[in-house]
Parts: sequence; C-alpha cells; structure tokens
Amino acid sequence: MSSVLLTNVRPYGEGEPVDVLVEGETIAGIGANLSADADEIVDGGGQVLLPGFVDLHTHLREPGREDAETVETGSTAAALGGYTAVFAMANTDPVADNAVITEHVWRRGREVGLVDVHPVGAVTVGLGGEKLAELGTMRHSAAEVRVFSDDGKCVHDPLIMRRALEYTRSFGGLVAQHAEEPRLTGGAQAHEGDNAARLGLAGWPAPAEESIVARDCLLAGHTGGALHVCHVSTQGTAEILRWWKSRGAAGRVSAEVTPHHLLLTDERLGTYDPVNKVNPPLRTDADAEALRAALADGTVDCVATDHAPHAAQDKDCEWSTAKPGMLGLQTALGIVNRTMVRSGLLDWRGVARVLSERPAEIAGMTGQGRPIAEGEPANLALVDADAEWTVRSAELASLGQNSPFEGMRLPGRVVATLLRGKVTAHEGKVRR
Ligand SMILES: NC(=O)N[C@@H](CC(=O)O)C(=O)O
Ligand SMILES: [Zn+2]
Ligand SMILES: [Zn+2]
Repeated sequence: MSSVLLTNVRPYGEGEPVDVLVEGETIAGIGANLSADADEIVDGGGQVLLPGFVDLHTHLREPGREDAETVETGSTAAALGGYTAVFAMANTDPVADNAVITEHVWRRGREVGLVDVHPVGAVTVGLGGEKLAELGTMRHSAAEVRVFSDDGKCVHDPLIMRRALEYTRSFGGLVAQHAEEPRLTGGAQAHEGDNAARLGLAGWPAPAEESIVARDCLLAGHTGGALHVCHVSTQGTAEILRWWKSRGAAGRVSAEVTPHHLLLTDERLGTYDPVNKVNPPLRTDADAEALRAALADGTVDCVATDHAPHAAQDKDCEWSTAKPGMLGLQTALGIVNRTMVRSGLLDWRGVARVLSERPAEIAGMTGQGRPIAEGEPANLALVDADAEWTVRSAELASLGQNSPFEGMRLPGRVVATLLRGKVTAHEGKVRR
C-alpha cells in the first residue's frame, strides 16, 4: 500500500499546521510529526487543505468536439484546478441521451484516471425537449447516471419537466435545469439592460430565467422530485430561491452559481470580445453582488464552473456568431478566493462547503465531499491561498482558450490534488 505524507498543512485553513498521513486510498492519521517513512512527502508549507472539489457542471465536449476539449484534457484541467470529481454535461455530439454514450464517457474518465468523471444524462432525446430519454437505462448502466440535464437548452415544456422530476425521483435522481424560457430569449446576445441597448445587442431578460426557476420550484414541490438550478445569474432568481427554501416545502431544490457570474458583469461587453459571451449572460453589478450574498448565506448551494471550452474558430469571430461559454476549471478557486474569501463573505470552511461538500451531497455521492478526518477517503486539494498568478489561457490545460480571466491576477493557487490517495496534480503538473 502506497503512502503520502502531507506535512505542515492547515485543514480548512484553521488552527496550527498538522501532518496528514494518507495510506492507500484513505486518510490514516492527522497530527504532529507523523511517519516520515511515507513513500512520498508533500511539503504543505502551512497551506490550506480542503476536500477535493466537485464540479456539478462541466462540458468535456467528448464525443463530437474533441477539438475544443476531451475527457483527457478536461480531466487534466480539473485535477490542476483542485477537482476530484466532475459532472460532464450531455450536450455532446451525439448527445449523451443513452447508456452507450454515458458509459463511453464514464470509461474514458476511468482510463484517464485524474478525476472521477460522472456523465450527465440528457433529459430528453437529442435535447429536443419533446420526448423523455431513457433515464432509467442510464441510471442502471455502468455509469450509474444520477444527474440529468438538457443543459444548453431548457426543459421548457412544463409537462416534460414534471415527468422528469417524477421519474428521476423514483430512483433518487436529479434534474439539473438550464433555466431559460425560450419564448423570451429568441436571438438573445446579452443581458437585457442599458449596456445591451447601447451596444445594439438583442437582450436576454432576467425573467426568462426567473419564470422557469419559479415554475420548476413549484413542480419540484408538487412532485417531490429533486431540482437543481444551473448557473443562477440574477438577483431575482436568488430571491425566488430564498423564498422557496424558507417555505420548507416538499421536494428538493438546490442551485449553483458560476465563478464568472460572481465576478464579471456586462460592463465588459463594450469591446465586443466574444470571450465575454456566455449563457446565461453576464448581468449587472447588483446581480453579481446578490449572487455573492446568496452563496454566502446558503440560498445558492454551491459553485459550479460551467466550464465551456470552445475551439478558436467558434470564439474568434463576430459576436453574434460566436458560441457562448467560458473556461472555468483552473480559475474557479482563484475567483472564489477573490470574490468570497478576500471579501470576508466566506471562510475556508465555507469554501469547502460550496466547492466540495454541497455539490457532493446534491449529487448523492458517498466518497466525495467528505470531512478531512481519519478513515475518510483521501480526496484532497492543497491550496496556497496567498500565491498570486496571472491567467494565461495558452498555459491552461484545456484545448479551448476562451478564458474571460485572461491576463487577470488571481489570488490562490492549487498546489496539489489527491484522488483516493493518489497525487493527481502537483505544482502545476498532472500525474497519471
Ligand atoms: N454556458 C454556455 O454559454 N454554454 C454552454 C451551455 C450552457 O451551459 O448552457 C456550452 O455548452 O457551451
Ligand atoms: Zn446552461
Ligand atoms: Zn453548461
């Protein structure tokens, strides 16, 4: 059994530094001056030790767009970003709406071995929004799909959404909704507001998101199903979620926010650089502030990256033809540190909650998002909270280079990631 000794680390950024001994896949001990004869010693330098991050919303583009990302390159970005599990969205080509595709993605993830890759199954056949996909078959396949989403598209038909919530409930599944009422977003290019008006871009109004979120909360309550709201982007959505959760109603409703919606606003659109184009769109300062507050108080449960790599030809073009989406896996920790920790809204225990514990709970995972304690699985991220670095898209592991944070100085760097006791990333390099 191989062993790794993490010396001089501060679990959750709290207390005096300790050593953490990992034997095999498990945390074997935490204390002072633990066994120095471990196979590998990682010097923690007094840094913050967190449970490995879990991303409920990643686009790995395989199959179909392996020029933008693959399971391998996306897993590399994830491990370097501190992640030990990612959920790969179903909007691939072909769509992951059946067990053959989801098993392929799952197997590729295992082969690469850097991070647990959990395929998300589509809710409807071909993301067409009309006919439920074979959710049960995907659930009972080797990939054991539990999270279902038509992300990229909204399950807009309320009856289909109702059926999806009912059906997934029967086997402990979850519907992750891309909340966008399509009748309100035809041709939309940017947040509907002053900036879009000035720039001449067709608007995506906040109620296009909020009306679906309100509807889906009601449906989740009525059916007892589990709803997860993807990439919450408006203050109004946060208010609806806060109201809904305060009712203590039946059903389970959870929500995620992306790092880019926590930090960026539609002020950036003036350059017409499509790197800023994303769905849902970057909103206003007031929205971003409300999202940070909602994440801090638990109204929004977790951070998910919506890591959406695109090939150069799909981004380096005119705004209206460019594809929406942004890289996120390797910058998430830095953005969360900047927007939530440095601002005093969350401490590191709170970061563990929003990047690891809550997403793992929402997805019903047993081996991820666990406490840093003896006997627990060694899924860990070691974070140098003070290290500043400059984002260079070309140096990130993803094939697509569409990071909106290009050139930005970010505080906080992931020094090492461990997946079930195996060091998957250390000092900016992955180990397979
Ligand atoms: N977020 C995006 O702008 N794009 C995502 C789809 C999605 O998350 O809706 C994509 O697949 O590129
Ligand atoms: Zn989406
Ligand atoms: Zn997405």
